[in-house]
Amino acid sequence: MATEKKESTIFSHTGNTIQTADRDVHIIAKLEEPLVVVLGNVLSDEECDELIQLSKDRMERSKIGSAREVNSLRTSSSTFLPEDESDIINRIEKRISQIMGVPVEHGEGIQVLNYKVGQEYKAHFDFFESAKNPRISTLVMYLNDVESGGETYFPHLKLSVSPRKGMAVYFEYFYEDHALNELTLHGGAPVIIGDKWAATQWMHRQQFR
Ligand SMILES: O=C(O)CCC(=O)C(=O)O
Ligand SMILES: [Fe+2]
Repeated sequence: MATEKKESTIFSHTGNTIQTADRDVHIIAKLEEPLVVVLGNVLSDEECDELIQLSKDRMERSKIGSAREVNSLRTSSSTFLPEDESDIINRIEKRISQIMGVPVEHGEGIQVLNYKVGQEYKAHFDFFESAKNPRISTLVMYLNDVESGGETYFPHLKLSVSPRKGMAVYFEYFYEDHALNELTLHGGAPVIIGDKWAATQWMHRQQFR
């Protein structure tokens, strides 16, 4: 059901550019409600390469849900990058926090994801209904170009975002109107040719770490 009046959003940037401490991030496209924003220039090529380098020997089959189980819903591999391990992670976490408008400490930390041909993350919600300190928003950053497939898709919104190195998609699900949150159902489509590297930050309402 569409609301009469637009609900307020966490992401409050207007215009075409977000000036973070060390980088101008570009607002490329926006869906207003629920808010979904495609962002450019989030990471440099070197930062993307470095995040892949830091992760590649630590990748494990991805888990899902609050019980963190292996499930056919999610066939990628992934790893959480430990904070404070390197300057680059701290720098990127700070930038992400400015983009998302939420303090660094509310984030779970950067999770790097790798999908090989045929691997996917089927349509899901990023929030858990029962959580005391729920997730409120997500930023998925793309660390490489994928030759074919690997889009982040939102079936209810009939929207898909193709991965492009250094770009990202942002969305939030902290609306009073629950129906808006449920419109953020999304997935990572199977990779058809090549492989896909991405990095996700999930933010929580309150401090998480
Ligand atoms: O890989 C993608 O495009 C989506 C990833 C995702 O939904 C997540 O990490 O929660
Ligand atoms: Fe997700």
